Amino acid sequence: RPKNFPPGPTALPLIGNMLNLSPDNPLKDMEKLRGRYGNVYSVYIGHRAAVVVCGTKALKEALVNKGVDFAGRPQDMFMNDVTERRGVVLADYGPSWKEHRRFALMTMRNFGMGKKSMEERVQGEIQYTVEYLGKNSGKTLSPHVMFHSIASNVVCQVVYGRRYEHDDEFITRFVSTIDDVNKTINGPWAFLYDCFHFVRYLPLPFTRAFKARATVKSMLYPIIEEHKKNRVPGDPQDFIDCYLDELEKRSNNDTSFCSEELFMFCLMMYGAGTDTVSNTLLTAFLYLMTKPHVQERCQEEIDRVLEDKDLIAFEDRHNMPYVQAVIHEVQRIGDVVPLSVFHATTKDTELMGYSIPKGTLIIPNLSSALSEEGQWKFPHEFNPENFLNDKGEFVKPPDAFLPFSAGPRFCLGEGLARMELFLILVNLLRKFRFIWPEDAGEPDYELEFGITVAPKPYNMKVELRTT
Ligand code: HEM
Repeated sequence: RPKNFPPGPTALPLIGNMLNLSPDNPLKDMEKLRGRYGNVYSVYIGHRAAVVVCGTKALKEALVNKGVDFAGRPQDMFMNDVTERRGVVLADYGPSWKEHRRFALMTMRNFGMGKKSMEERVQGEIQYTVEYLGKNSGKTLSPHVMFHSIASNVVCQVVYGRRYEHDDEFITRFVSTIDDVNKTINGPWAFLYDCFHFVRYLPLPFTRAFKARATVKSMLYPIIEEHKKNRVPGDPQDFIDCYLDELEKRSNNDTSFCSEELFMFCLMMYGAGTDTVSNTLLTAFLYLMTKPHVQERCQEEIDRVLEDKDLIAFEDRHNMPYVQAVIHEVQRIGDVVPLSVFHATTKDTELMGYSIPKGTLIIPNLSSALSEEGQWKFPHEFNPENFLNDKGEFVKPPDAFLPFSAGPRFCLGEGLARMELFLILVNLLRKFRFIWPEDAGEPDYELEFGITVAPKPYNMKVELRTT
């Protein structure tokens, strides 16, 4: 370890500390290492040193106070080769990332895409789910595909301007190809690829991910070409149109905007905005079903605030402190992106008294803040009181509430995700009662670890509410 580098367990040659971290669920091992070495420690992933940052104080110092120093992304890993170093999520801190992030934030905030606002698009999508649940009232179903489909369609509507039935051939192939890439990126072959440079030239199973990228390209490019043909300049209908308008505006300037970036942008928005939202919904309904008093209290509040109003608006959240608290608590306990997206230091810097050289891999352990003792009234149990005061009012979440991370890299889709979670939950709870099936046994709240974290598969029984 370099001088004054954060401490950590002894690393073995070639594999580093991989034996200290279980690939199935490294979070528990990381907690143990935190207990031993403190809130900032280092591990070796193969030959690469990584600094794990835990706890609200250290995370805030890294992500916010020294945000720019820690705003890079590693650039020499398998996932960078697969994504051709393009796309805002994995792009390094620099002009291309800045240009694209600024453009995306503006576009998402104003969303001047056609006549339909972002909220109308989300509402429109929810109606398909309401219809589906209505048809299945009285039955027991597996919600996994349903929630994935709603989250997927919201992104597809926003980015590509279209939606797909859940069994549509295009979207089924698209999703399974992306899954394939994700699994390879998260798997042992990617680890080998990252550890041993010579391996990169061998025809090993990681080549699947490069083939899958080519497949996804061949699927997305026709959509982009169609937009180029049919769009009305200055009257964008979706994110792709907005990008093409921008590309035209910048055509004489020195810019990083180009068709290749657009492709990766579309792909990454899909990747970042689908499983995150659908896994959060899965956690939400797991708790709502198995803690029926929480579901009933949400429904009472929803009925009281909306009375006979037809349409629910995102604005209504201000009058629903309990529902707001439940959604925040679901995000806290659901811990959907526990290790964030890995960062890298952009220059030699310091963190909590340790020296960290430029280019060091940084693992922000968001999970450690979401259940940190001293930060929450009930750090280890599901309890919406974590976000309510004595009067039952929703309180501003503490700094430890980091499901979307913080600082220059905070989640670009936070606004959209919040809107989706609120509108989906309120719409569905208003119309239906969700019941833990009698034959389902004891609920298992243990989360399954992956790039995003999810509850174990479960079924739900749905009944129409008669109020
Ligand atoms: C509950 C839902 C979501 C959660 C918990 C979540 C969480 C996160 C987290 C933890 C990061 C990493 C931030 C960092 O590196 O410090 C991130 C990045 C990102 N998210 Fe989300 N996200 C969600 C939904 C969405 C949605 C709906 C979209 C867009 C459609 C989106 C787009 C992005 C993008 C583009 C980035 C990369 C930002 C950058 O590197 O500058 N996310 N998200």
